[in-house]
Amino acid sequence: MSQASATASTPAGETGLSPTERIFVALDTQELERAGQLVATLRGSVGGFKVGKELFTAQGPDGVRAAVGGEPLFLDLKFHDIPNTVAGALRAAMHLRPRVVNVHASGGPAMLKAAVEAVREASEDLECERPWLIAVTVLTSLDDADLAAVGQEGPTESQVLRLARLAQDCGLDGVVCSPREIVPLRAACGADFRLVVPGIRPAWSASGDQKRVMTPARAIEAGADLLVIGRPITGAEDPAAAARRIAGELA
Ligand SMILES: O=C(O)c1cc(=O)[nH]c(=O)n1[C@@H]1O[C@H](COP(=O)(O)O)[C@@H](O)[C@H]1O
Repeated sequence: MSQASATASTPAGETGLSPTERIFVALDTQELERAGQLVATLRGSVGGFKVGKELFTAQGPDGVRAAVGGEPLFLDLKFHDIPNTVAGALRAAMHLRPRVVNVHASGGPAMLKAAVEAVREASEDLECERPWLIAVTVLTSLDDADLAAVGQEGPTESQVLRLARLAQDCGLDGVVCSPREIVPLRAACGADFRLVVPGIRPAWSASGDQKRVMTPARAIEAGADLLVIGRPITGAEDPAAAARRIAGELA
């Protein structure tokens, strides 16, 4: 596994989060019991939990509540649809009181603006803190050849920057990006633009299907606001020990 070198040209904005609190563990399982066990084991040693399509589709909003309890939640449903539908889905998602929600930047400006408005209105109506609304740029499982295959103009980094600028112009708080793009994104979008970063692989873990990866320490050093980490923790024989090892590397 190769690791890109990274030197931040613009520092990350102030999130008030310690390095360990920046770790969100991906609960990629259909099983409520397994998700609940991971939360019970890891609570306190990481910043929060990410629930994606797998657990949400299998267990629904009540299952998410049961698994995650009051822990900080990144609801990763990556909405991508017409503006009216995405706005409605986000208003519904807000009932789970997520700290972070996401949509695909490639949904376009009208969809992104509708998403911003829906999250703002729902936060006011529900009298809860507004979550970070972030946009997925180019999935970390894709490389230049994959972009070409779907007719998107590469290289990957240019497409990520194009979509990040669009998201920022439409009022979103930040993007999901691969660790390889942290430095150029900080330079292009500034210190306060939130960078939520999957594709994190400690030197001792396998890349799997992730193509654009970096170690947790290097990603934090480069300026990531949140690290999304799944299999290096959840696939470990002892997930709590793996989380502690990563925290040690960040300290
Ligand atoms: O939005 C995401 O969280 C996401 C975006 C992306 O470009 N790549 C990506 O891997 N993810 C998510 O991040 C998590 C990464 O998990 P691991 O590869 O197991 O660490 C998965 O839950 C993915 O759905």
